[in-house]
Amino acid sequence: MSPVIEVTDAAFGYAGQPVVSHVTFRLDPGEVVAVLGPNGSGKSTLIKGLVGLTEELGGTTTILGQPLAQAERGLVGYVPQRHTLGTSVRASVAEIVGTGRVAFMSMWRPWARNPARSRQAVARALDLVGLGDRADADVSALSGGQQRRVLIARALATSPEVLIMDEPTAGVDHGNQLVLAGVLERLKARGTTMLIVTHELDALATVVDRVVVIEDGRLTYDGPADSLPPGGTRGHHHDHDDEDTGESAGAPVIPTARIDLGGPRA
Ligand SMILES: Nc1ncnc2c1ncn2[C@@H]1O[C@H](COP(=O)(O)OP(=O)(O)OP(=O)(O)O)[C@@H](O)[C@H]1O
Repeated sequence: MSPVIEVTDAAFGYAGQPVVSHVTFRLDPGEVVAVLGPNGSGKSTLIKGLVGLTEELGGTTTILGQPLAQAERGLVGYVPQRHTLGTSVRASVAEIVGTGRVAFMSMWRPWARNPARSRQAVARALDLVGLGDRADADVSALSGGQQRRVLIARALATSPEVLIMDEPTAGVDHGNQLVLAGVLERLKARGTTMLIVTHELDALATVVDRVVVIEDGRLTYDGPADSLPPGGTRGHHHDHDDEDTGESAGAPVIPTARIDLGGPRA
């Protein structure tokens, strides 16, 4: 099986200075891998490198066999760290999710400007995160946990090959963590490949197949969660900020390649 992401002896950092280096791992289709490690160890720097937000400073990284620097936009969906949309954004939920489709607005993809197809993709992405009935709501009226789900839908709106998330359950209360874990379970059941930075492995225990640990800029463990060495999950965030209703989902894992929103891509 060819990997979705293959990282070999890679280094990523800022202004020419590596923060993580000698990192080697692969992510196969349908796999869900958690990235653990202490605060400041370089987890965000690594995953932001995979979406081109930090500098690639060594080694080889490929996305579906394409060198990172040349990889097609839209292959990777990214949900940034600690982000909600706050109360100051005046936009509908569907409009925010639609911004995820900017990668398809290229002059080389005139067919992708098709507004009806975009609307369908946005609606399917919202259904996947359980917000299909909130498309027209003002995003500022949503709870923090719901806004997280909007951001996941935004990342899904291009039917990416892999979803990379930075602490999707941080800063939300236990009820919201369950809701978000349910969303991720549903995506996993559809065969979605995911790489998830988290300090809350317990909340995602039903979703995660494997963990990698980053400590002091190096990958120090790659294997099953139940064989983690002591201290492998150090680091934490504690900022609870909202509440939500519960929901969950579960189904057998069926590995597929591109995240299928159930309709034509792009
Ligand atoms: N924009 C930046 N420019 C320079 N250095 C940075 C930048 N962002 C982060 N760093 C540095 O990179 C190192 C690793 O930070 P990073 O955010 O990747 O860690 P992390 O493991 O994700 O931490 P946390 O769990 O707290 O989110 C830190 O020393 C940090 O100061």
